[in-house]
Amino acid sequence: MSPTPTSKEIVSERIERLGIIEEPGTSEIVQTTQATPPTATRGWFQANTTLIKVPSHRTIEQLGAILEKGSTKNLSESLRCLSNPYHENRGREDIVFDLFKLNGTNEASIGKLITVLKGLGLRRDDPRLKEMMLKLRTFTKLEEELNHEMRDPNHWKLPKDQFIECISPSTALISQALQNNLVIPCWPIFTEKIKNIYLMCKEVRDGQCAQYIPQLARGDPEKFGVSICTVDGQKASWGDSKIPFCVQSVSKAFNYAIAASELGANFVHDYVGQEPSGRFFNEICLDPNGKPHNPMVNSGAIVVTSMIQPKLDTADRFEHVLTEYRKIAGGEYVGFNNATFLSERSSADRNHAIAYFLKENKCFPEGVASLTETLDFYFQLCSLEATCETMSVMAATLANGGVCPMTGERCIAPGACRDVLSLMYSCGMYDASGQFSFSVGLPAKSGVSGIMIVVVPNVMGIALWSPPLDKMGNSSRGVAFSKELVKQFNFHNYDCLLHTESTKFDPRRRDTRERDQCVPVLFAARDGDMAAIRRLYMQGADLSVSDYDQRTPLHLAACEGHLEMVRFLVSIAKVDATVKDRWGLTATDDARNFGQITCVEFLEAATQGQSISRKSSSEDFSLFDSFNDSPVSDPSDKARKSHERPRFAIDEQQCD
Ligand SMILES: NC(=O)CC[C@H](N)C(=O)O
Repeated sequence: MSPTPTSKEIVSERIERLGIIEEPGTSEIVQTTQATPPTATRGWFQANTTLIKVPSHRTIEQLGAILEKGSTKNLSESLRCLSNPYHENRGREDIVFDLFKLNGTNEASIGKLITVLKGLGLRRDDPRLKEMMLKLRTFTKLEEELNHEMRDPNHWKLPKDQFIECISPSTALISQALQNNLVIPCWPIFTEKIKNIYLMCKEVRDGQCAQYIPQLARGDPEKFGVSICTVDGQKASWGDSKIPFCVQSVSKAFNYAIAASELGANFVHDYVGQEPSGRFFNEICLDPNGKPHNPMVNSGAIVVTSMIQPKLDTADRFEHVLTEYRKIAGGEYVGFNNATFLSERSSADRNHAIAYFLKENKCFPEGVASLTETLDFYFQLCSLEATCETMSVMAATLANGGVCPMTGERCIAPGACRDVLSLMYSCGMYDASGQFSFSVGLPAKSGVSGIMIVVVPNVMGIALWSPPLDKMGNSSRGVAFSKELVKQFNFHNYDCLLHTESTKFDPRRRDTRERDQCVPVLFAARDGDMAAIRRLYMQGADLSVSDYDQRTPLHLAACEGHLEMVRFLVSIAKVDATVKDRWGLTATDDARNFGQITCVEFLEAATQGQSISRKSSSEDFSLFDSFNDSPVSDPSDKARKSHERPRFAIDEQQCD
């Protein structure tokens, strides 16, 4: 067994490793060329109410390439300012204008801005960019009449005042996108992988179109469309993503969400269970309590449908649900296929039998008079028409906790959203639900038209449409796509386990994880908890992070007088001792203000330009070694040893 590495070896390994930093937003590791560990130049800044990450080197390179900006230095500075605007009286609009400014002019290329946004997944028809596009059209129309070349977006350039007027309604989104701070930062890499999965699954030939509804029996088995929409509104599509189809049983999920939002889940579940049925979706059966097993099978869905706005007449009930669907879809196409409605209604003996069985067992709420009306309403909702583009936004609204990512509108109540995802997870794929949740591990809902939606909570919604169904009534290509998706990406519900050996690609933005590390680092520094700070350091945590007041671990350790911690942060973790908080104070200022003399002396020495070179870091190694021996004496240690924390009092000199 190899001997336990000495602290010197650990640190040297750590320092060597520090030469390798994980580029946030990609799973690729980028070897830096720095001889010494990265300094604390990529701190955290607070803008508005969220911590915004300073763009990674990868982002700057990507954006620099798109912008054809030679020097990425000022690009980096511009992007950093974007996360901390109004710093030098330059608003975000000014910074964006500078990023796209045409050299030697007072104009900027808004065409290039649109191109960059598209490369990050934000389309021109994004409702959040609508005002910008309308203003742009106004401005360019004038130009267009002058010369036809203005038809090409890449020629769309505007003077500063018009550029700023154009982008100001969407500056927050543009700023977030340019900082690569959307939920899937490396959009091109991610969508390339999705396209390859699409092409792979297009070759799947299993299954047959549904035969019991004549209109569906005529479906084209070759059709296959895929659309994705993230919770930040990033969108991409492949194949037959714009061809309309009937939503069929996918409507069960949204009808339940609407009913539970309007009536409360408790009321709904007084009449419908929450258990998988283990039967085919249109079996005539009830659970042991005499209720339909769940809202995702026909019996449960017919009862749920009967609960939606029962006091309205049929036209207004339909209109109400259509409006709700269109809200959830962020304005994407939702129509109605009358031919399918008539075709289904004329071949619905099984559903009529289910309805009479439900009535016989008193499964409907009070006041449900007409079974015909109820069934017609159910068939109408099954015959609502949509495309993959539509369904991906509806699925993304579920992924986003009930708020539509394209409009920011709250469409489904939070509790109802949680409940519908739970039921999709356990019952959404009919009698294949257990196998699907085992192998894919994501909430999903299928329909006999070949539509299937898959929800990756807090990340995205996916719509898959291909008419051939497997023997469980689910789209064969849709199921194959879902299995391959979670084979490549760590989206499975339990891929998030700590200490997993998964080597899957994680396309998500990193900041939540780094932000989670920020808090323990700050508390460890404040408490002088050397064991914790060492552990975090060896786990790769960035000890130069700062909170929303730009307070760093060094500030906190200096205030508390934890000399050992201060020395570790400066000498080993190489944090920048000159970083100022929002009030312009450095750690040295804090130590002085709180009378931590030993810390003042050390920090003055450290920040008087005494370079902490690698040679002296061997002294640091000894310093680090000393961390393992008796720690350097630290006045606050006495207080800590006596289990009494050193009190903070500006008016009381605590340090002798
Ligand atoms: N699984 C499905 O999509 C079934 C829906 C269809 N309208 C029916 O009631 O049978």
